[in-house]
Parts: sequence; C-alpha cells; structure tokens
Amino acid sequence: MAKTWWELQILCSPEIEDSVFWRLEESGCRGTASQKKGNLISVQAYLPESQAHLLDLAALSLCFRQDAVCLEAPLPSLQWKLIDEEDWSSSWKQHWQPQEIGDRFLINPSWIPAPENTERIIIKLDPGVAFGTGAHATTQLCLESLEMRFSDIPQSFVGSEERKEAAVIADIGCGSGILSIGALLLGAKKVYAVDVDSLAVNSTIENREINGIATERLSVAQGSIEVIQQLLVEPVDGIVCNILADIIMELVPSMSAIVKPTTWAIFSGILLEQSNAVTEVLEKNGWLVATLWKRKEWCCLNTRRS
Ligand SMILES: C[S@@+](CC[C@H](N)C(=O)[O-])C[C@H]1O[C@@H](n2cnc3c(N)ncnc32)[C@H](O)[C@@H]1O
Repeated sequence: MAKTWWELQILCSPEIEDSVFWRLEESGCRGTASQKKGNLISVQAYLPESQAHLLDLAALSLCFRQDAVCLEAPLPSLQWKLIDEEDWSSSWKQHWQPQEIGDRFLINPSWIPAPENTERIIIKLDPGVAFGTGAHATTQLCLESLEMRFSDIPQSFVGSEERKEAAVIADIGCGSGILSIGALLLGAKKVYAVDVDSLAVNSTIENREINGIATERLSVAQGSIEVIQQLLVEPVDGIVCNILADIIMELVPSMSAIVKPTTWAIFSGILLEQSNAVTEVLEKNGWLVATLWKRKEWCCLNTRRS
C-alpha cells in the first residue's frame, strides 16, 4: 500500500530554529530542511502518517509555542497536510540547498549540478528519508572533527598515533552515509557503516553510488556494533557515532570489542547538559575525552582510548 506522509511546515524566528529541529527529530520526522523567509525561518519536515495522529501534531505545535515563550521569541506557526509517497521527496527537494561545512566540505544535493570551481570536497547527497543532510549541528560537528582527524597533526595530538593512520572507520548510525562518505573523501581507506533503520541503509548505499565510491571501500549493513564486529577482520582505527546520548551510553560498552589501543572516536548527538553523563560512561569504558566541541545546544566529544 502506498505510504502517506504528514508534511509539516513551521514558520519561526531564528532563535527557536534549533529547538524546532530538536522537537521534530524527537518526534521521528525525516527530511527536515529549513530556509530563510524574510526575517523568519521556514522549516519543512515529514512524518509517516502511521507514526502520528492529529493530536500528536497539535501537541507538537504546543511544544513549539512553549519553547518560543521560554526563549521570549515570537510564537511560531505550524501547518500540516497529508501527501503521498511520490510527492514527498520532490516537495522536500525544493527546500534543500548546497551547504558549506567546516573548512573543506560542500554538501551538494545530488539533483543540483556540483560547482566545478571549488576547492572543497563535494559530498553529493540524496538522503531520501534518512537523517543526514548536513543541516544539523550534530552532523556538522562530526564532519569538522573528521576534517581535524585527517588534517596535519594539530598541536594537541603531537606524539600520538592518531590522525592519518586512522584509515579503517566504523560509522555507527550512518543515516544518509554523509559521515562515511566524508571520511572516505578525506582519505580513509575503508568504512563499515551500520544503521538499525533499513531506510538509512538503502540511503547510504544509494549515496555510495552517487559519489562513485567502490563497494569494497564502504561496507553498509543493517544493525549496530554487533554487525560491524562480525564483518571486521581487525579492530577499527576510528569510530564516528552520531546518535542520541542515551543510545550512545548504551552502545559504548560493546564498542570495546571493535577497538585497539590507538582507536579514536567522535561522539555526537549529545545535548550539552548530557555531556557529563556521557563522559562518565566513556571514561568507565576506557575512553579519554580530548575535546568537547559545541554548537548551539549540541556537543561533540572527540575521544581516544585512555
Ligand atoms: C542522528 S542520525 C545520524 C545520521 C548521520 N550519521 C549524521 O551524522 O547525520 C542517527 C542514526 O542512528 C540510527 N540509530 C539509532 N539507534 C541506533 C543503534 N543502536 N545502532 C545503530 N544505528 C542506530 C538512526 O536510525 C539514525 O539513522
């Protein structure tokens, strides 16, 4: 049976854009994108009809309004309508534009010609319904951390074995595959990408093809760390894991099975107020938090084995 989606359109002030994204993410929305509309931000998101009733949408609208009141921002508006599967991707595509991230990346929607006169590394993406367009702070922090890992040795890592030798990487919660592809384009030798969501797995496979990456360099499978463990010949050199804090804390103990003494890891998807709890779990499991990078209310922990 054809799937139907709620198309949500939120018109809000820039101060609450991030909390709107956060609420949408928590509600299971996919394909979230935003664009400027005068002084306001228009945020578009999609939710499978089966996952939300009208009352849920009304509750979501109330949350947006409460957030705005807390932040003393103008009240946002939320409109919704039902659309068919065929319409949702074409509708969403109009709202997503190329975006520069960090010093080196340009995320280019696959249906827009990529610029030729750029020195940036171009990641071509059609995330479909998977998370990972690069619009979210948590993804940006990971891409920037990967840039750092693959750049010349920053002072703080002099003497360590981290950086370019870190060639085999695990991407846990790959979504659209944006981080896997970013790591490979920066010079990683091989990435093992996993996601519990089959739609994300399909999206990563599709984006692997769009970017002309050889199948053997990007292995994609449905599942989580246990799947990587089965596929691995030897421990990984690096891990990227952009999932919510609660899930990260659950997964950390089983990561020990895929690492070696020099493995580094980038953990993102963590709200600032959750960073202490995550750090505690990491330290108990043999990780040392080297740096905490923050953007808006999110943070990303750059770690290595202690
Ligand atoms: C926030 S998205 C990150 C997507 C992409 N890596 C990025 O950085 O934009 C988190 C992804 O983790 C997946 N996920 C959630 N729990 C997971 C688990 N236990 N193991 C593997 N993947 C998981 C979700 O399906 C989702 O695609």
